Amino acid sequence: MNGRNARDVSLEVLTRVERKTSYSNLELHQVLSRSQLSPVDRNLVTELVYGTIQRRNTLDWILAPFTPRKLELWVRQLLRMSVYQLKYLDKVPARAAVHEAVEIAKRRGHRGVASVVNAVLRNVLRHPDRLGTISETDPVKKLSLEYSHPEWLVKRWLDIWDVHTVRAMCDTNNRAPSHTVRVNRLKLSREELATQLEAENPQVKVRESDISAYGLIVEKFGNVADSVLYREGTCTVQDESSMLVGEILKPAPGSTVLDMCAAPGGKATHLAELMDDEGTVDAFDLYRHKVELIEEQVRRLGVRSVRARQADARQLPRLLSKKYDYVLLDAPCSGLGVIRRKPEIKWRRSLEDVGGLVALQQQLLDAAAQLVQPGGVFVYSTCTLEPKENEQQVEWFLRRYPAFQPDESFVRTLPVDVREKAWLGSGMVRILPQYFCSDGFFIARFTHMA
Ligand SMILES: C[S@@+](CC[C@H](N)C(=O)[O-])C[C@H]1O[C@@H](n2cnc3c(N)ncnc32)[C@H](O)[C@@H]1O
Repeated sequence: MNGRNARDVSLEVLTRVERKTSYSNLELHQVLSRSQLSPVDRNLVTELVYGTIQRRNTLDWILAPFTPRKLELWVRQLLRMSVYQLKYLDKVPARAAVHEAVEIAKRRGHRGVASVVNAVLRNVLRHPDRLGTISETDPVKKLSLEYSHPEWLVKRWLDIWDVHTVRAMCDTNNRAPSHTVRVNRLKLSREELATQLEAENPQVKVRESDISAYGLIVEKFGNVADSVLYREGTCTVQDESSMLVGEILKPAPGSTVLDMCAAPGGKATHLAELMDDEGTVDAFDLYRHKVELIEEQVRRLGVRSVRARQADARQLPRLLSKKYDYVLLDAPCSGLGVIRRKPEIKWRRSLEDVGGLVALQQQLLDAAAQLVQPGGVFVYSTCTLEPKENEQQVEWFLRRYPAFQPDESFVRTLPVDVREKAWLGSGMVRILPQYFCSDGFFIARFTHMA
């Protein structure tokens, strides 16, 4: 298949993500898995989809003076995708990008639409100042347009961090995420997995993670989840920062563990592996279809200690007649640490959402406090960077539940790189995406004083 088909497929994914407010990674996977595109075209589709979503406000800013206000959704997406190529992709000649866009418009619409697309894109090309440096002088607007993040988010981050930190964070959020896997240490060692991954594909380059003793960064493999090694349960696709959550909870073999919000099971299965699959991990999630995802991972990895069940975790103190040695609350959150993987998050979230999530997290924290055994351990984690969902929740929890103390014992077990680069508070660690080019994560560990 040629480049033109890759652009048709990209437009289909972009339109679906926008229309259904679904996640780009899921739509992309679904569309690519039933397409016949070559590896080169698949890479182009991935680049166009992520790039167009990532750069949305900057692309709209470039297009604004030349675009009619009312446009069908697919036409707007086509214009954004084309301007993305004009501004960000050196390898695509401008003429080709415009020509392809007009051809797609002819195939999908009628002559009128094609001539609008043609006129808008030619106008953009006639104004290279619009495609070049952003001329805004207001610092928030400038950062927002240069690094394609919403103004409210840039403003919020500038309230918390200095401008260099915010710029580095926004820049990292626009980079392609690395492919990382966690070894299933019940089946093989990290070194053995690295050797086998390289043997399955001679082009592949494997590096050990600086964050987690179980992580490997895999380059040039394509989709690891399509490999034989993955199907055989030797590894799990998981971000490096996320692996740290299990390592910080570190349940002892034979203990009882509760994972309150567990789907799709990345951390629940890690906990089982860390316990040598001895003991129990009760893994709950609110949604039935998500519980099935946990069950799928449990089967694939061959772990026996995880029991996946459906429940609203806020009701668990009423539903369960027991307490646990270890409890994990990997809470639903605003996800502002995983913008690299899900770029649409930054356009869909607002400060108001954060308020709603804080209330839900507090209800879940209330439940967690009742489920930890005296002397037990509790870990609270999120993949967001918002203090209201992180440090301020920890303060709230400690004020409300004096039986819990921040537990710093894990700090000395962290890899040196993490200790040096990450922010460490009392019993807390926060990783910003730019430190290791990994997901942004917040993890806090508490002990219940017996
Ligand atoms: C951050 S994700 C968990 C990721 C998971 N720990 C992993 O590592 O694979 C949060 C999960 O919380 C679930 N959730 C949201 N509200 C919940 C509730 N009230 N009770 C239980 N689960 C809930 C969501 O369905 C989602 O799967």
